[in-house]
Amino acid sequence: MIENNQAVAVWNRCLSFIKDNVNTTAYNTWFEPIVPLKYENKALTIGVPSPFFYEYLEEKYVGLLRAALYKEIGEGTELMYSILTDKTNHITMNIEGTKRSTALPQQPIHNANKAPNPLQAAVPQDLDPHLNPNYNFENFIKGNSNEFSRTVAETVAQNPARTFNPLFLYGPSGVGKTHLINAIGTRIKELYPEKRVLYVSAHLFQVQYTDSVRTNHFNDFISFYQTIDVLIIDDIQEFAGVTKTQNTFFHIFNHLHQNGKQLILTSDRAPVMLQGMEERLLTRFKWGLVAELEKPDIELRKNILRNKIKKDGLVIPESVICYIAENVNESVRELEGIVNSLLAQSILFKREIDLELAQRIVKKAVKCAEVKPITVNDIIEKVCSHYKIDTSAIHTKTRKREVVQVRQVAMYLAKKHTDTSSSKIGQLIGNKDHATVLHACKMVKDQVEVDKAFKNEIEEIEATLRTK
Ligand SMILES: Nc1ncnc2c1ncn2[C@@H]1O[C@H](COP(=O)(O)OP(=O)(O)OP(=O)(O)O)[C@@H](O)[C@H]1O
Repeated sequence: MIENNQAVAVWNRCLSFIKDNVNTTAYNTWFEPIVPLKYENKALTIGVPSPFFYEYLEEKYVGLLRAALYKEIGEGTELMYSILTDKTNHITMNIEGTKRSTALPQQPIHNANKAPNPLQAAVPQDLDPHLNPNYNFENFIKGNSNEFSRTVAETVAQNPARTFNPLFLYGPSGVGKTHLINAIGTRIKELYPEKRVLYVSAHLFQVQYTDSVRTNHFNDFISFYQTIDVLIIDDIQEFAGVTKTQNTFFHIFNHLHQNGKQLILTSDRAPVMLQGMEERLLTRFKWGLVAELEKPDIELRKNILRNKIKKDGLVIPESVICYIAENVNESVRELEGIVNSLLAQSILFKREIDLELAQRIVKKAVKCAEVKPITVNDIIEKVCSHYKIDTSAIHTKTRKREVVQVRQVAMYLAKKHTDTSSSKIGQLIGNKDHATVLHACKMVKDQVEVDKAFKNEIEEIEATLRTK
């Protein structure tokens, strides 16, 4: 949601009033993080970082908030809350909030459409799964790069907790992981309406956990998550390095798994590449099925473009579609961005979408990427040069220790610094299979964790990767 200027203006006035009435610590903790989102029909919507935050404000500061609103905006102004799931983009999880801060303080805050609030361990039918209905199987376009993942996703949706549990989907940014897991959740709700399905980002889970500890509601937090039938956690890599959140998730995972509940997780990398994650969790991630979503190939890119163009009611010649598909190959999100720009340009300048316009837009969008990508070949070159062996050696079948290690380091770095799939990396480095690549990554990662000199060596190579 875009911040609306009026909301910012009225909220700033309220803030001045609030500042005069609370101490600095309380102000910095509870009021500064609030984001004014919308002001219309005498209702101000503010974004707060978590359900706990909302609860706390309502419990401790409802009087002060009401006084500020009434004084600075007008009698009867309503306050609505929205839980922000993504702080930078102000994507809201739920628009509707309680109206307790208005003249109706006694109004119950249980609300079918409210963000999940572990504090209120809701009765089953109360739970909003927080799924995005726009992400479903029907509009998820199939291609070689996602066919396997899509098939297993449908299988899990058909029979939750009976086939692949957990289902661990991984792949680079913008290839459809969030889309697919929402599709699973939505299908499960259609087939099994009684099931308690919950989609939550790893970031939000962590915020909720931290708040629960701080406000002495940890037991409620755990009990809430233990009531879920299908728990979907997006971007699990965000748990890296946060041991306490990992511990808590570990217990929730075990409880759900032992009780026949489905877990669905996504990450931007394979379990073997997740640094800073406890081994016992990594082992569990691999219990069910680990499936990779690769970058879309050209056919899929064309199909996605055709589909989006049709949906947006645009007319774009096939030659333009081919040009975009050939030149924009990082992610589906990027493709969508190009079509949006074309749409905007054609509306603003009332012009037809032709190859020349497409070229201009694509060049601008792809330019920034030009400096970025490191290729598997760059890595092979740098690693071989570091260990002073000829690049051809790592493509031979030799099992000499030093060559094997160079190969493993190159595979590890390729997995870490490129979005190339494991099987492709295997092909490019010694013509090995996907399992060999994953094994190599694990060997190197384990050694990095215990061998300081080796870690330094890897970092030295990494430092050279961006230099030509
Ligand atoms: N196969 C597909 N068919 C249709 N749309 C797709 C497909 N794959 C991705 N998209 C669309 O591309 C956009 C990005 O996808 P999504 O957010 O699911 O990516 P992601 O892999 O979760 O990325 P990130 O890791 O950055 O969160 C979404 O709008 C999604 O609907």
